[in-house]
Amino acid sequence: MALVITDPKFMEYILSSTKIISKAFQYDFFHEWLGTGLLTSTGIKWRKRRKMLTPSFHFSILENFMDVFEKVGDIFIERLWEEVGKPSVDIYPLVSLCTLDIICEASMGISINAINDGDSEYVRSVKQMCQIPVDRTFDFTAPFQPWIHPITPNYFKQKRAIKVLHEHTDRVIDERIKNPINISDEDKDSVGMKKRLAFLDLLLTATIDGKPLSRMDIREEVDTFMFEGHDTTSAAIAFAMFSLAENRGIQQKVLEEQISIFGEKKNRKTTTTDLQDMKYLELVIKETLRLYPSVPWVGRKFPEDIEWEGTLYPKDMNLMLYIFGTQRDARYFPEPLKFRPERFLDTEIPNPFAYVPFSAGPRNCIGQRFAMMEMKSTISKIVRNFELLPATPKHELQLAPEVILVSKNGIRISLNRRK
Ligand code: HEM
Repeated sequence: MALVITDPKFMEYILSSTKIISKAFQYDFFHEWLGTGLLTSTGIKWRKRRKMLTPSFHFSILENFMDVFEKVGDIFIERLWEEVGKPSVDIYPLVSLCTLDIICEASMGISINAINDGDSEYVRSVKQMCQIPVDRTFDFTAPFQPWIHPITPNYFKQKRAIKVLHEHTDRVIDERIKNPINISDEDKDSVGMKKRLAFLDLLLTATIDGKPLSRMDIREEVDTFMFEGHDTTSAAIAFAMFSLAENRGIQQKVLEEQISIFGEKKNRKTTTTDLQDMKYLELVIKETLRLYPSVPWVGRKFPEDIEWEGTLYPKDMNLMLYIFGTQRDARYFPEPLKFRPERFLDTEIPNPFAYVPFSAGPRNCIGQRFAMMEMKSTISKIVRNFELLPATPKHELQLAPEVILVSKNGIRISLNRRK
């Protein structure tokens, strides 16, 4: 049982609180894979980890990932050429492999080449571990899962997937410990290329209370980035592509902005200044995350009895803050189902907590800047190379607010080569 909350004032009270930081029971289903990394931990452990990880998301560090966005983005564009001219393409699985490649390289510093090898054991295991906890959360047996799970086929599938994932992360960590990267620009590999900095390198040098992190601590955080930093951005990019295909006038404005930035050299390398100049694209991404928030709800638990506006709520009550519902409420967003990026310019949102795609307060998304850079970089490349058109026959999304917002029948569009 959970209390579903859509009132922005109540959301503000909960999200701003430094006491209501424990997650709802649904997050427990991710513990076997993620342990108690930043997303799933609470109390002192979470506070110390958050403090330790915050500098890793500083702009000066994120700049290092521009090369990753560029390299993987180019491979993705090559892959998309194969889809040109088809009347209907489900872009979600393709985008998802692209964002998996990006987060893997950013967090571990290695390439798994998911775009061209989407059926590898590692990629399959990530996909399974993003799905099995969701199946468990939404199964009517959810409260009894600790007892029922061990006798279901999912238990054995999950055990195998987790073994693959943990062994993979451990191998990469061991390799990096043996061959550390000096976090200086001078560090070159054997062929003289600049070595790529990864979040893992920062974790290897980080300390908490003066002590370095254990291998297990590091694995928890790397795996958390792999989970939280992959399906979230892929959903957003795929829904943005769908929205641009369905709203050609808006797509034209995005294209004009891209032309004003890149001119004739439409495939030149993107810089951080270019990303900052993509103001209209940023509005498009904001509007995409309003209508299609990648994380449609977040769960919390009351740490003690709480009284709010005359009602007493008991300790340990599970809360579901329903971002999807609030962001589609006409009281805060007139004509809520209309895709209108300009609303972020001219509408005063009555309560900022009515728009919280990255959550808010102390447990907001630590990766939001990284995500914004990745989304801008990728969508910019797509729009410069392809005209996005509605699928034939017309595609009606079947949205389902699972742990990540999904469309049950895919996200279908059609692609044309842009001259
Ligand atoms: C469009 C992309 C993204 C969206 C919409 C998004 C959204 C969110 C939301 C709503 C939360 C709060 C979850 C909760 O309270 O249960 C969250 C937390 C988190 N996100 Fe993101 N996220 C995105 C991308 C990323 C990326 C790329 C990373 C990593 C590189 C990341 C890492 C995290 C982590 C580690 C947390 C837990 C923070 C904490 O509890 O202190 N996210 N995200």
